[in-house]
Formats: sequence, C-alpha cells, structure tokens
Amino acid sequence: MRIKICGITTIEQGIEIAQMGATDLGFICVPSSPRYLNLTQLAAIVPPLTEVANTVGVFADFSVATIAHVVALTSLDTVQLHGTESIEFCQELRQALPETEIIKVWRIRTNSDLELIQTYNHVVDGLLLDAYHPDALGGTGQTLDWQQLSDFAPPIPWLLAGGLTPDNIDTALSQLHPDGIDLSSGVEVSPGRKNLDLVDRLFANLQSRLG
Ligand SMILES: O=C(O)c1ccccc1N[C@@H]1O[C@H](COP(=O)(O)O)[C@@H](O)[C@H]1O
Repeated sequence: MRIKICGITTIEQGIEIAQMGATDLGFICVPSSPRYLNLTQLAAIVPPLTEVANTVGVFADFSVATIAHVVALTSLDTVQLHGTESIEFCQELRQALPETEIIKVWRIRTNSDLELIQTYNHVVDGLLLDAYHPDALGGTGQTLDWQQLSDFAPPIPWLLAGGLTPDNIDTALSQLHPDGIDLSSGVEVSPGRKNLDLVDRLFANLQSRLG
C-alpha cells in the first residue's frame, strides 16, 4: 500500500519519514496554505528527496505551463491536482508531462461527487478522495464519512485522505481498501512540522496490514 505523508517542508524530515516507511512525500505548492513552499524552496528540498521516495507536488488551479515549469525545476514524480481542474485540463497536462504521474483530487460532499471524480478515470493515473471544508482546500484534519465510500471501486488506483491519524487509521482501513493513504495534519506538531513520534506510531499501527 502507498503511504503518503504530505506537507513536508525540510529535507531532514523528508529523509526520516521515508526511512520510517513512507512511499510518497508531498509538498504543498498552494500559496494560501500554511505548508506552502515557494519555487526556490521546492527546488532546494525536492530533488534530494526524489532519491528516497516518490515526490508529489500539490497544486490547485495552476496553469499547465506553471506546473510544467515547477516539475522541470524540481523533478517532482507526481502532480496532485487539488483544485477544480477539468478533464480537458488533465488531458493538456498529460501532453505537457507525459512521464509524470497525475492524481486528481475530489473533495467529497455527496454521493454524486463519487461519480463525478470517476469521469477522470481515463485521463489521470490515480484518484484521491479528500474531505470538504468550506474555508480551506486541504490539510484541514476533516474526516470523510467512510461508510459513504464503501462502494467506491474505481478501475484506477485511489488514495484515501482527510483527517487520517495514527489513532483512526485502523478503523478506516477495516472499512475501506484504498491503494494508498495520505496524511498531513494528523501527524503534525504544527502546520509543516511533522511529529516524528506520531509518524512512528502510524507505521506501528499499520504493521499488521503492511505484513
Ligand atoms: O496541506 C495543505 O495545506 C493543503 C493545502 C491545499 C491543498 C491540499 C493540501 N493538503 C492535502 O490535504 C489532504 C489531507 O490533509 P489532512 O490529513 O486532512 O490534514 C492531503 O491530500 C494533502 O495533500
């Protein structure tokens, strides 16, 4: 299973978290986030971390040209689209970045959202479900209604996000079988600063599932 820890802001924490078992490290490119890294910071932090994990840039409603520029400067492996990007936008991005994994996020409120995100199945490599919050795009600690997702089974890989913590991960994964999980605020001391004890506890609690 893919385990993504998002909102990494230092090389040191990225290396430690990868050594603990994270497959993916996420970097927030959204200026309104308290975990935001500017281009200079991304260009310094991401390249060394591509050696230890899959690196994921989190974008929201950027242009194709801007995302392609950031990927070229940082060697990000994956682009996570956390905004209102259209199917056509994803197709354009695929053409601009044929080698880069693209994950489309949908913030789930109703059952119809679970159908809408699947209209992207043929244009992206993976889907990610996050919780909806009226005031922020992500990193909110808000959980999804896991029961509502019980029939969600897209034909491409999907990740579960939204308020996951070392304490609730077992309950979530006993109800759902995503291809990956994504945690940010649930393993933090403060926005952008991860609590390595909590990350350690996450992996301890996942031990039986990771085999
Ligand atoms: O983390 C942020 O600040 C952020 C900002 C803008 C878009 C996405 C963001 N993070 C994403 O939010 C989810 C889950 O966060 P949490 O575990 O509920 O705190 C995850 O996909 C992050 O990539």
